[in-house]
Amino acid sequence: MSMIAAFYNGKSILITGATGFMGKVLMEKLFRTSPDLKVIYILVRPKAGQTTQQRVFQILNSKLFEKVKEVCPNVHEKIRAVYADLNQNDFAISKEDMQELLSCTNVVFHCAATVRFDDHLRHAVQLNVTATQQLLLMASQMPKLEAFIHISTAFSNCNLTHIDEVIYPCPVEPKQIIDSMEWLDDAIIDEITPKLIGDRPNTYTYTKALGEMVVHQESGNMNIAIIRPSIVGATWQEPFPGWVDNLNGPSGLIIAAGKGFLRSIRATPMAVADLIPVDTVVNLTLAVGWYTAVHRPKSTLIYHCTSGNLNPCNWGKMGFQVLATFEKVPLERAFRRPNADFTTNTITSQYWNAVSHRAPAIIYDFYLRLTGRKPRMTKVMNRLLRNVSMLEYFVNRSWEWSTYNTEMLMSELSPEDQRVFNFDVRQLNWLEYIENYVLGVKKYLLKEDMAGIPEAKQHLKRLRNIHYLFNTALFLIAWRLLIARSQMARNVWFFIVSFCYKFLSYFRASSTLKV
Ligand SMILES: CCCCCCCCCCCCCCCCCCCCCCCCCC(=O)SCCNC(=O)CCNC(=O)[C@H](O)C(C)(C)COP(=O)(O)OP(=O)(O)OC[C@H]1O[C@@H](n2cnc3c(N)ncnc32)[C@H](O)[C@@H]1OP(=O)(O)O
Ligand SMILES: NC(=O)C1=CN([C@@H]2O[C@H](COP(=O)(O)OP(=O)(O)OC[C@H]3O[C@@H](n4cnc5c(N)ncnc54)[C@H](OP(=O)(O)O)[C@@H]3O)[C@@H](O)[C@H]2O)C=CC1
Repeated sequence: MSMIAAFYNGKSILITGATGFMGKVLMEKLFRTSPDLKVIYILVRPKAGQTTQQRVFQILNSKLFEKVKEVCPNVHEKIRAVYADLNQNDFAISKEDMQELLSCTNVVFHCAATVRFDDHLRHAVQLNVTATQQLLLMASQMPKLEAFIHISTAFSNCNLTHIDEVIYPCPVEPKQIIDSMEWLDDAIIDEITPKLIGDRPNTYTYTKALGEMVVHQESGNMNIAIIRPSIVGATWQEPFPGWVDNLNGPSGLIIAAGKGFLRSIRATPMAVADLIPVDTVVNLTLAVGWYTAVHRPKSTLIYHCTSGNLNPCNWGKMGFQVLATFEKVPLERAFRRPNADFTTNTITSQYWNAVSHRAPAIIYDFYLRLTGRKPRMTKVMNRLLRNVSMLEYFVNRSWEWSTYNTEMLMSELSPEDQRVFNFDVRQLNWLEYIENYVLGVKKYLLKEDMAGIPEAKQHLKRLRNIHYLFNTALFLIAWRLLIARSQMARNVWFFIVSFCYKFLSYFRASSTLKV
């Protein structure tokens, strides 16, 4: 029997961010491997017109939870959705709910965060720093607490190139930042944001670093661990390969490339693509929860959940495999044929943005206008280019993360636990993983039917013909204009025509002779 699975049986577990990408996979694995756990409390807010209960119902009835229902038929009874908003004081949790959480919780997994790169500093601080502080305060009042696991990011110190499993101090104390957010107005915050984030690229990585410092400072005598995953991608194996349900990280770009919107990206093909499957992150997280509770390390341990130093893949290989998969399994109703490329130079990147992104969008909008429809492609393209520009920082650099703690933990697991909670990325076959990722994007994210593949291929053929026709027409128009203006072009044209004429006459004469 797996020791980790046995540990969670009978436990009351609190998860924040359970409605997010990682949180859902974490819950799924917990229910599947430890069906006798007592209860999972999840802090949920109503969203998009859905109550907290409706949101939970939707998650439990999704494809991701199909296997869980076989192993744990009473899963609905074991999940307790607690109304909470992490942006508010005491998370707006009712007194009764708070009492129950404080008195019953054994293990806390803190996954909630704002992962938007362009979030306003005030909001990013509120969620990634202040809420973490409040949750720690809550945790410190839990008499039965055995472990508190905080999910951070491997990029919290992306201003460094070699990153160890330690906490790096920030120049300004988190408490000072939290305090200042209370009285500074938005305009001043906007002004000081670049100075505060320094050589980090965005408010996300900065506030995640502050969050880690808060965890370090407020740990008291709790058993705490921090996990730093790199770029979290679709599932590798569990509950099935390729599951993904949001556009973050590479997923949005994979779609943009598959639909033919994205034709070029400023990226370094040889830079390490430090992707990590979400099920690998979850397996490590559960193993860390067990280890922290049972072995009670003296200090807060940090675990890097990265792939680069154990099994590196680069963006070139990844991009190539993404496009190769779209050859076999195209997306439906593509705008253009998937044919993206990497550029490393800013000027060529701007050139391709003008020629391959903006120009086709303008032409398409012109066509929409002509046919009496509302133009929209320029807007879509501008948004895409803005999003791509925010990701560029991460695809033009490589980082080295040390993984001593993660490897130490691996060696502490029994063979059974190493199998059930596998987080050894050395076993990952990248080409197979990326192919499944692309298929997963098509099936689970875009909800496209595999039966539509022949039609999608037919559509791509039509797009290819339109492309050839368009290029030929463009060439003829350009040539015609050139002939009208340049004597040299006229001479070349005369030479070509007379050459063709002579060749045809010769051909006709020789065939007549044979007869
Ligand atoms: C040799 C051959 C070569 C071939 C070459 C081939 C090449 C081709 C192959 C291509 C692949 C290979 C290259 C891959 C490179 C990958 C790089 C990845 C680096 C990632 C690094 C991450 C490192 C850090 C890791 C971490 O630690 S953090 C986790 C990662 N964090 C992020 O990844 C957030 C980023 N994003 C944002 O920060 C915001 O997205 C923002 C960007 C501000 C936009 O913001 P905005 O423009 O406002 O657009 P949205 O609000 O996003 O929404 C717009 C609409 O989509 C909707 N929608 C937004 N979201 C979601 C969601 N979830 N789920 C569902 N829907 C959503 C929303 O409803 C709205 O719909 P609508 O309302 O319009 O109807
Ligand atoms: N995805 C990635 O590539 C990586 C993620 N990480 C870290 O992993 C963790 C999980 O990320 P991921 O699952 O991808 O992120 P998601 O954006 O998918 O999920 C974020 C979760 O936080 C919740 N949340 C946000 N704001 C609030 C709020 N005010 N009150 C209550 N809940 C809130 C969201 O709830 P709701 O559904 O209501 O919005 C959601 O459940 C984060 O800490 C992130 O920093 C680290 C490295 C990479």
